[in-house]
Amino acid sequence: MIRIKELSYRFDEQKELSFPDWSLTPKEHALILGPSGGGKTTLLHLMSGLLKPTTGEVMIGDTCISDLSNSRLDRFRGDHIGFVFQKPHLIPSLTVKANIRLATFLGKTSADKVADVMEDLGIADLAHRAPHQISQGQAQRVAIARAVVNKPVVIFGDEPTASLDDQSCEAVVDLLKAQARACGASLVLATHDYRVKSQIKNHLNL
Ligand SMILES: Nc1ncnc2c1ncn2[C@@H]1O[C@H](COP(=O)(O)OP(=O)(O)OP(=O)(O)O)[C@@H](O)[C@H]1O
Repeated sequence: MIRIKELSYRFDEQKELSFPDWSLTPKEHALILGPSGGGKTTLLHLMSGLLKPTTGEVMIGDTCISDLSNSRLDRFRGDHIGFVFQKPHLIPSLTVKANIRLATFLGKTSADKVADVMEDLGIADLAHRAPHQISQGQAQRVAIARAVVNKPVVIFGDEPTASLDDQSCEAVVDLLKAQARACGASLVLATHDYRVKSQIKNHLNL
């Protein structure tokens, strides 16, 4: 379960964003929609603990993450939250497998789960390649593997399909949905990609 209440974030004296109260039940999937600059990324960063709210609270299950100290928040994020960014942000000097294994050091998952996740995502044969030796769509699969390897309770995606062609776009959303189902996780994607709207019906409009 995710619940946000009276949430706002102030960047500076000129810029403050407020968000509507909203909640999502466990295992539910939703899109955050809105115009460019509407606050989609900021909201995802607040809900995933990457930003601390100026006012209000974010509940993930029974935990109010807005109240956690930085070190407890880091641990909570490692164990409970997966995040897929618009660009995969893989570490160029590490292999595909090592990039995914790195995420297991932040959570409770054993590093031997990496091979299973790679198998599930159809990237097992890329294990020993460097990030520059794989395609954009394959790199986004690696980023999804990294986000789900610790079996999070919520998976967030910020424009995860923006740089993909139609076929890869549909495949990536299907993969995210399947991985969310496999983890028993909620899935929240911020997007202005009209192609995704037909794949997830529950929308929060900013
Ligand atoms: N560091 C910052 N300082 C001041 N204003 C900021 C900062 N970062 C973002 N903003 C402003 O906050 C608003 C929301 O930005 P945000 O990136 O959350 O929007 P978005 O809906 O994700 O946009 P897009 O779809 O273009 O990615 C925008 O008006 C942006 O200019």
